[in-house]
Amino acid sequence: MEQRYATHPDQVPGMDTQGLRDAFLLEQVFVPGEVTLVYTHHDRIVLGGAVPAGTVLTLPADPEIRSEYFLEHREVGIVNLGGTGTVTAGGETFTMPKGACLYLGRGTDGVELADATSADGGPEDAAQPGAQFYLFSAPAHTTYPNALVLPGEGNRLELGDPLTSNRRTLNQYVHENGVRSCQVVMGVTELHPGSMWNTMPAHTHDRRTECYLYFDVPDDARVVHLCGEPDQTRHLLVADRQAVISPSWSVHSGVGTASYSFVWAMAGENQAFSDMDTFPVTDMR
Ligand SMILES: O=C(O)C(=O)C[C@H](O)C(=O)CO
Ligand SMILES: [Zn+2]
Repeated sequence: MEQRYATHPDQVPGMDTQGLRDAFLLEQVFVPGEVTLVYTHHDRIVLGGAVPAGTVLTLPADPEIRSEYFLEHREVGIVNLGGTGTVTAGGETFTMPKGACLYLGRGTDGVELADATSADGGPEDAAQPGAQFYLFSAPAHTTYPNALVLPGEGNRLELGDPLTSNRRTLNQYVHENGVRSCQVVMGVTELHPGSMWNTMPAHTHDRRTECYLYFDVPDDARVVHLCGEPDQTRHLLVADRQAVISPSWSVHSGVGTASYSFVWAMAGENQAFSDMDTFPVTDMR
């Protein structure tokens, strides 16, 4: 698995475009037939994708995690961004349509990810693309129960205003008052048609690392994602199904050239969603 060591905020002003992308952007998250994972030393998060493409995939216990199996010392949140898929874990099969979120707790072995099949064993809907599972995992000190949240079943927050182009629906799936976990906090935010800005005013949370995985970005559109310290921002141009790692000191906010959605997920010291420091845009540089 690819490893990325932690960065200090003072490194950012000296980075060129490629340096920023190498440090913070995951360009190729979903590769057909593969599990693709990145281990960031920021809060020891492992993130990536699994695309069964007609096969059955398992989560690898790569040497970097020094474990007998992937979830021996970890927990994972999974959001399906493709056609309906299944995850079999702990003797249960969870059916995940696009947008569903599955939490698997520490100690869950034998996890299998596949496309959903119809009664005759073929693809459930040949016209649908296969499942694309986005994975976000962090170390876990104890076991919380595995749990599935179907699209629309999370806690919904309506945020922003069309007049400031940031009207959006934030769905909380794994969080303090929902599916419980040791560290992972996870959900999906959908921009309303005509709204382009996420997470404005921007914030940091010095006690957590957060990753955004942008999806439903049209092929000819990009999200201009702001990163870096609030008084030293830089940007990344992000395409569909690419992910950004935001260390604790980095703002994470973006504007699209079209509407889009994103999976946000974080891990660290606490899980209080409101534990963030916001910055008026007039103070940002
Ligand atoms: O649109 C938003 O605002 C978000 O989705 C914010 C993220 O959930 C976040 O950054 C939480 O810390
Ligand atoms: Zn945040």
